[in-house]
Amino acid sequence: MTAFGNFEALCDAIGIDPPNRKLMFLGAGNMTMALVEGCLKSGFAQNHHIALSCKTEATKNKWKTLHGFDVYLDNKDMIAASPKGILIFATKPQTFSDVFVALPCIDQISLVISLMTGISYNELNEKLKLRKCHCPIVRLCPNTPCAVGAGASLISSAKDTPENKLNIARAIARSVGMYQEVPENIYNAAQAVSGCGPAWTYMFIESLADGGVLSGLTREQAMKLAAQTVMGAAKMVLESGEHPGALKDKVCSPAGTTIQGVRELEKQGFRYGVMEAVKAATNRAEQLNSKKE
Ligand SMILES: NC(=O)C1=CN([C@@H]2O[C@H](COP(=O)(O)OP(=O)(O)OC[C@H]3O[C@@H](n4cnc5c(N)ncnc54)[C@H](OP(=O)(O)O)[C@@H]3O)[C@@H](O)[C@H]2O)C=CC1
Ligand SMILES: O=C(O)[C@@H]1CCC=N1
Repeated sequence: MTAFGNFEALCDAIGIDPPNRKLMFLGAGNMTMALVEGCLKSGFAQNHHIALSCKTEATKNKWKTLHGFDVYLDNKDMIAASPKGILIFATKPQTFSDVFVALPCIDQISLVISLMTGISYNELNEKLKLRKCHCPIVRLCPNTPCAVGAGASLISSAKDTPENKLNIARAIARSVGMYQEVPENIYNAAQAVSGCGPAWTYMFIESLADGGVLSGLTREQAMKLAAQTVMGAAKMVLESGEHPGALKDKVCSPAGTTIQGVRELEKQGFRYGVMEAVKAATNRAEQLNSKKE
């Protein structure tokens, strides 16, 4: 449940009738799984609110077995079952052209949400108009920690998006963590930080644990210590209001152990490496809008 209410309440507010109260995920991969798990765990939506489409029988069977959702191998069938529902584009951006070509007329859809990295609002708007879609389009970039209610999502929308429809995207994002609304000109950079960031953070956790194993800890000990340490440090940044540099200084004793590690990380280009990763991901998102490979 969120400050915006649950999915039923939001559908009431915009007049979506019960048979159309569906979050239709066009694409049922990693991000859909994280978002759906988070929405169900938080109580924002229930199983019967979810419909999914995918390409392979294997994915279809996985979802059927896990949750018993309505799963479709043809996007047209999913949309035909709830033509006034919420359509969520959740395939890879590289597949958008193929998806679009086979997309039926979607003139009754209440709201389009796109998770696709790099596909701009204008590109979506132009393409979807060709399918007679004139409803609001919202870009939403969740991240995989949404699965455990600790997501950091981004929302970007046109200025004239009606509040009651935008609230559906806000409520989804809020039900699975926190979100920021950002203008589209910084969306790619922001998605690099929060959308891609979990992957690099997992790499850091793994490396921290590897270091522990190198020095004699068991893998299990090292992994738990590393993950809890990253979570604790993140909580300190969010809750103390202190700059991460000041928090770092409180760990570094004069002539102590930590500062030796800081020196080594700087020698290895740690900060530069992370900054370049954000820049590379941002550039790639920009490329994906025009290039489909
Ligand atoms: N993963 C992440 O952390 C994040 C991802 N995103 C964005 O979310 C989107 C999805 O990413 P992710 O979940 O990782 O991707 P995945 O590759 O895990 O999932 C893609 C899904 O799309 C399905 N699919 C492929 N073609 C079609 C089609 N024509 N019709 C219907 N479904 C189709 C696939 O089906 P099948 O399984 O049967 O092959 C699969 O279920 C991307 O646009 C990405 O940019 C945004 C933020 C974070
Ligand atoms: O790697 C990707 O393109 C997607 C988008 C953000 C995270 N994963």
